[in-house]
Amino acid sequence: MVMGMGVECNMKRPKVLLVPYPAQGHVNPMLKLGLAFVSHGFEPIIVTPEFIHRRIAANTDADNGGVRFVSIPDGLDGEKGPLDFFAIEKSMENVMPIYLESLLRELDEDDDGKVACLVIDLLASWAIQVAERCGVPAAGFWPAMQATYRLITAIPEMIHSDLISETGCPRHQGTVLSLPSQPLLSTEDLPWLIGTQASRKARLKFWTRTLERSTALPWLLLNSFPREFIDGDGDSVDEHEADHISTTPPRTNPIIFPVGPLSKSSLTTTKNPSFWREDTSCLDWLNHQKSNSVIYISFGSWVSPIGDAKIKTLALTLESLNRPFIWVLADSWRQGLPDGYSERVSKQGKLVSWAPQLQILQHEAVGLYITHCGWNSTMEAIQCRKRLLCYPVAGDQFVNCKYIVKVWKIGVKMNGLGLKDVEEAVKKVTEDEEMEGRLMNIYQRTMGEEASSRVVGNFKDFICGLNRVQRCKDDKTL
Ligand SMILES: O=c1ccn([C@@H]2O[C@H](COP(=O)(O)OP(=O)(O)O[C@H]3O[C@H](CO)[C@@H](O)[C@H](O)[C@H]3O)[C@@H](O)[C@H]2O)c(=O)[nH]1
Repeated sequence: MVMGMGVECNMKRPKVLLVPYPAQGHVNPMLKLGLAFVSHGFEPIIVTPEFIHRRIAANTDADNGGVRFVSIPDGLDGEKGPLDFFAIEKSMENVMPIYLESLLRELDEDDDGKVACLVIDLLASWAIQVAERCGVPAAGFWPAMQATYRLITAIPEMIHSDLISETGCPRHQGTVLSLPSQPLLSTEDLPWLIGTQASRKARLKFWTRTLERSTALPWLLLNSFPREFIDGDGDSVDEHEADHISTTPPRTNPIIFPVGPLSKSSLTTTKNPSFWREDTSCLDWLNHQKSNSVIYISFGSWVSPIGDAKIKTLALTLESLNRPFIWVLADSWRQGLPDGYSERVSKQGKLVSWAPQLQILQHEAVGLYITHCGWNSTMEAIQCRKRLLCYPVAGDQFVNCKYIVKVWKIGVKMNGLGLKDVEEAVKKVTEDEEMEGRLMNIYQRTMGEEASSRVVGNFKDFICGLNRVQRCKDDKTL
C-alpha cells in the first residue's frame, strides 16, 4: 500500500528506501531524513510494517513533502492493543525480511529509477542482511545520541573488563563508567536494563546482534548534533573512582555523519506522521492560560506504561500542585487514575490521549515539561527553550537525562512522582536564574547557525560518498 505524493517530475530519480524501527520516535526523524533526500534529487520511500502504516494513514492528513510511505506485511495483530518489544522483534526477524527483499527487487527493476541505497535504523538491523543479499549499498541510522551509540559499541569491552556479565548484568551496583569525553554514567544507566532478568538478557542479545550486523555498514547517519562531545565532562566524580572503558571509540567503521537533530529540520514545515489522532483542543485551552504557568507532561510513545500505582501518584500530585497542566495519557493507561479524577481536574488541567507536542512546547503559557527524556522530546524542548523535569523510564532515556541534568544543566531529575519530589524539582528549576541562559547556549550549540551549516555539510558529504559508490558500481556493470 502506498500513500503520500511523490514530487511531480519527469526525470528518473534514484530511490532511497528508509527502514525505521516501528515506533513514533523513530519514524518522525526518518521522515525528516527523507525530506533531506528529496532536496538532493532522490525519491525517498519509507518502509513500515502494516500495523504502523494503518495508524499513520488513519491519523495523518498531511502531505509528506515528496516522501512516500510503503507498507510490508508484518504478521502482527496491531488492533489488539500495544505490541511489545519482543513481538515486534519476532516480526522483524521472521516475517518482514522476505517482503522487504521482494519490494526492493521490484523497485530496483522499476524504469523510473533504481534503488541507490537503503537507510536502516540500527534497531531494525534485520534489513542490513536484505540489502547485502540484493547488492544494494546500505547506511545505518542512529535515532538518538552518539553517547548511547558509544555505550552500545562498548558492550564487548564492558564484558571483557568484567563490568557486566555475559548476560548484561552489572557486576557491582553503582559502578561508574567513564567513556572518553563523556559524563560519568553508572551501570544502572545501561539501556538494556529493562524488566525481568530474562527480558534484560534478551535485550542485550538484541544489541549484540545489532552490533555484529552493523560492522558491515560503511556509513552511519546520526540524529544528533555535530560536536556532541565537545564539553562532555559535567560530572564531578573523581576520575579514579570510575571504571574506564578505554578502547572507545573502538571502531573506524562506519563513518559517522551527525545530521541531527532531525526534529528541527530547517528544510520544511512538514508535520510528523502521527500514529494517533492529535487532540488539538488543548491549544485553544492554552491560549487562556497565563504565561509560563502550565506544566506539560508526556512520557512519549514507546515506554512500558509507568504502571497504575505511579499514574495514581502523579495524578494526585498534579492536583495538589494546583497549577494548570496538560497530561498526555493514552486511554489504555487511564485505569490507574483515581475515581472521578478527570471531572475533578477538568478546570485545572487537560488530559489528552495524544497531543500536538511541538505546538504545545512552543506556546508561551507552557513553563515546565515533565518528560521521560526520549531523544526527540529532549531536542524539541531545547528547540522551544523549556525547562525539564526528568523522569526517565527505559532505554537511552537515562543517558539523555544525565546530559540534561549534569552536562547542559537545563533540567532536574525527579526522584519520584510524589508531591514532595515534584515540588522540590519544580522549585529547583524555577529558582535557577541561570537556566534560561544555559537553554539558549544549548539551543545555539545544537540548532544555531553554525550547527545547522555543519549538518548540511555532513549530509552533502554523505551524498558524495554514496554517489562515489554508485559510480564504481556503474563502472563495473559496463
Ligand atoms: O502526545 C504526544 C507525545 C509525543 N509526540 C511526539 O512523539 C515523539 C516522541 O519521541 P521521543 O521523545 O523520542 O520518545 P519515544 O517515542 O518514546 O521514542 C523512543 O525512541 C527514541 C529515539 O530512539 C528514544 O530516545 C526513546 O527513549 C524511545 O522511547 C516526539 O517527536 C513528540 O513530539 C507527539 O507528537 N504527541
